[in-house]
Amino acid sequence: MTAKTGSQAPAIRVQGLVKQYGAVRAVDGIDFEVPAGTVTGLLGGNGAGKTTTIAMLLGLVLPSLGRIEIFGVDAVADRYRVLPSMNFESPYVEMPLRLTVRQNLTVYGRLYGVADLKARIAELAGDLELGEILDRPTGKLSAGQKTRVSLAKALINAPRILLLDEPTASLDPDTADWVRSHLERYRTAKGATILLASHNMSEVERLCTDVVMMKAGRIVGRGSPEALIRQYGRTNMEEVFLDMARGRRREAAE
Ligand SMILES: Nc1ncnc2c1ncn2[C@@H]1O[C@H](COP(=O)(O)OP(=O)(O)OP(=O)(O)O)[C@@H](O)[C@H]1O
Repeated sequence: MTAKTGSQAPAIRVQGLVKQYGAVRAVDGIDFEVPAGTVTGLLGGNGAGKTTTIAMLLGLVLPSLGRIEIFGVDAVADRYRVLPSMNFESPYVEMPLRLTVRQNLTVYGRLYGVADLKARIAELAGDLELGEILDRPTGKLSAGQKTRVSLAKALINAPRILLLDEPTASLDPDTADWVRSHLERYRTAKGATILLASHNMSEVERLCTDVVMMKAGRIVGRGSPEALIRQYGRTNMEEVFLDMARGRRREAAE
């Protein structure tokens, strides 16, 4: 077998991926690819296996079976080779609350070995409007401010692959829109690849070129939002999601 590596390979390739927790098969043999420079949505109801999949991609959870490649490199065997090119954001993962924003960004920047960290933090503070909160404790910020800080943390190493777990959950529509615009700008400017777990279907329609739908640990649908909407004979992804979640599968229109 001739595995593609480097720029020819997909940013993410998952083959036969399984995660078993005791009697629970959280991820049940999934295969998908995310082409470099695209945004893929990872959708599914609560407990579908999205977070477990992202945790395996990040090397936080070991797969029970299967293979993960990041730009053609075996991410399980060669974790420390692939992790510097990745980062992650989720509102459900708190940073140390007593540290100031600057201290947190410094800690994460050192973990990633970011060169000229002061300049990188200043650049992110400008981009993400963090100037006034850089020296405040992270635990004293509003949800919107915390989101901007966790985006800064996620971008500290200028990742080629960004994994996002519900990045706009609990944000007001204006702040959520700001976050989406920032993600789009980052992707366009850097050619970055984004895998986005989201329950917000208008967000998915706006950002995603492709969608992977999961249910009970398996992939039950995949394609561009437009293709899935057409295939299901629906007018938007919200309706497609409900059809898939409730098992109302339509055959593709021939
Ligand atoms: N550490 C764990 N130990 C045991 N079971 C787990 C563990 N983590 C997840 N699970 C189970 O695996 C399944 C998938 O969970 P996961 O968190 O990946 O789903 P999800 O799609 O991210 O859901 P949500 O949208 O609610 O965040 C669930 O049944 C969950 O209870």
